[in-house]
Amino acid sequence: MYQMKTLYLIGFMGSGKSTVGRLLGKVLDLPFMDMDDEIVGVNGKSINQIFKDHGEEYFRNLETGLLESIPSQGGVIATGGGVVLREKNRKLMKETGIIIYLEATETEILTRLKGDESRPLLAGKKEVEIRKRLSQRLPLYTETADIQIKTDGGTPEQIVSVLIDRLKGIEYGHTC
Ligand SMILES: Nc1ncnc2c1ncn2[C@@H]1O[C@H](COP(=O)(O)OP(=O)(O)O)[C@@H](O)[C@H]1O
Ligand SMILES: O=C(O)C1=C[C@@H](OP(=O)(O)O)[C@@H](O)[C@H](O)C1
Ligand SMILES: [Mg+2]
Repeated sequence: MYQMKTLYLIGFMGSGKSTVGRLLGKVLDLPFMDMDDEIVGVNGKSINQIFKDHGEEYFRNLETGLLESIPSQGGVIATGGGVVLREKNRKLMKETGIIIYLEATETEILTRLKGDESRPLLAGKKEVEIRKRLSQRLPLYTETADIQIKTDGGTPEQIVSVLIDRLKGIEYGHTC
């Protein structure tokens, strides 16, 4: 049987994982899942409310549980920006799919997320939180990625088109 690998989108909050992932799924005609949306749906609470009621560790456990339950059947997954923090998550993604890192600069992230209060980890002073967490996570994004794509100045459609070209250079289907 010929099976497609799962395509995981990783990157910082605001890098466009949810937007680009949904479009990529549509263009490639593959099933799409946004991990945050799935967690919100299953738990009946917003991400903000989950963090408020139970804390970050609890959310991270939900995230890992969900990642473990995703069948490796070749869909597009938009992860949350913190998924790379756990080694277990990085390993799970590496074993089951192709990891696509959507890069965005600090300035671009700030512009995109200005006025957006849906991300609890940016609830403080946004510039400061973005800078701090981005510098902590950058090495994890780059070391985990199979493909890295710059997104500043590109529309989601342009990014999907570049991405599909890059995927052509990679064997992302396999026989099993
Ligand atoms: N390539 C892009 N150019 C401009 N704005 C974008 C781009 N990709 C996403 N956005 C916008 O940035 C915000 C965050 O996008 P989102 O897909 O939720 O990112 P993530 O899932 O990585 O946090 C949304 O308002 C979205 O419309
Ligand atoms: O970077 C993070 O730690 C988080 C990113 C969010 O997803 P997006 O990257 O889609 O915003 C969401 O999972 C949660 O707020 C935590
Ligand atoms: Mg998202």
